[in-house]
Amino acid sequence: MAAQLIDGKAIAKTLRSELKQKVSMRLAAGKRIPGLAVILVGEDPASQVYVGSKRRACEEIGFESRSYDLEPTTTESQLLELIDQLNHDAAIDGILVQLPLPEHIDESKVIERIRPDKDVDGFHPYNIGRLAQRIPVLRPCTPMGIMTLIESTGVKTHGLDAVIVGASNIVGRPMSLELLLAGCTTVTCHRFTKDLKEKIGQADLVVVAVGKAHFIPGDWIKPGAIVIDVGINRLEDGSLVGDVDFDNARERASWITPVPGGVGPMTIASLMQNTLFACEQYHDAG
Ligand SMILES: Nc1nc2c(c(=O)[nH]1)N[C@@H](CN(C=O)c1ccc(C(=O)N[C@@H](CCC(=O)O)C(=O)O)cc1)CN2
Repeated sequence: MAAQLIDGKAIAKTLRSELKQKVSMRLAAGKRIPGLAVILVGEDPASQVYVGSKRRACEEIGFESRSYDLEPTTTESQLLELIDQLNHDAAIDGILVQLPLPEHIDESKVIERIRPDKDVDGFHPYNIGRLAQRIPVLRPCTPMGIMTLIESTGVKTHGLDAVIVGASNIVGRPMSLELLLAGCTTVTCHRFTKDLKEKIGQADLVVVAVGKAHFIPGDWIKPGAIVIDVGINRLEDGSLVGDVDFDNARERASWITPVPGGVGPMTIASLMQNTLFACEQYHDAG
């Protein structure tokens, strides 16, 4: 039997409407509107699309959205100066710097400059450290969204064998920490991993984030596994596909995320959840 689809688009929509409701209740109680600053450096077309979606989500929910579209030639110190200003701005609960940054800017330096209580991307070493120590606060958005998707299936994660393919700072590494926290036995695979097919064939849960179209053949998937596809790859005909051969994987899996409409929309919904969290947990008290 074909796998059931995990409809990230629909789940993200529900989350956004719950957030909208919470913002209305804050307003009715005379509280401040949460504020998110979204910074884009340069003109990468995919980043422009993602930043546009984040700003639209803010408007829909009722957050204050501050947009900073900076020239590709912006220097590292100019960007750090903007972050310093926003760190001190009482109307701003979250600061998001869209990645990747142009090569002349040191990504780690920029992430570490954002105050941890405004780091709604959850990338600051403080927030990653909290997750690693099982006391998460602001969590990286894509892995957080994936955990919400897995929860929506009703499948209990304790004791599952999970394989994560890709070891990036944004997805693979924090994903391993999330799944470990959820009681899975985790294996994180990367470019030097041997016997990938064998490892995937033993996994009850597979998360793939490598950015290569159809990198994982469907017949590698263990029958009944949950498959989470983080990849977004545009083919020559303009269509979007994931990192997993969806049609064949669907014949073996129990649950699977589509691309588009799976993980992507959840990244944005989780960012919105983090912004409200930062406002309520860190900044409401003043
Ligand atoms: N500062 C950050 N930079 C980046 C992050 C991040 O979490 N924080 N993640 C990715 C990109 N990303 C969010 O920024 C992102 C990717 C994809 C989607 C999405 O909704 N995708 C749609 C398809 C959209 C399309 O047509 O291209 C889908 O999958 O349905 C949202 C956000 C790297 N940078």
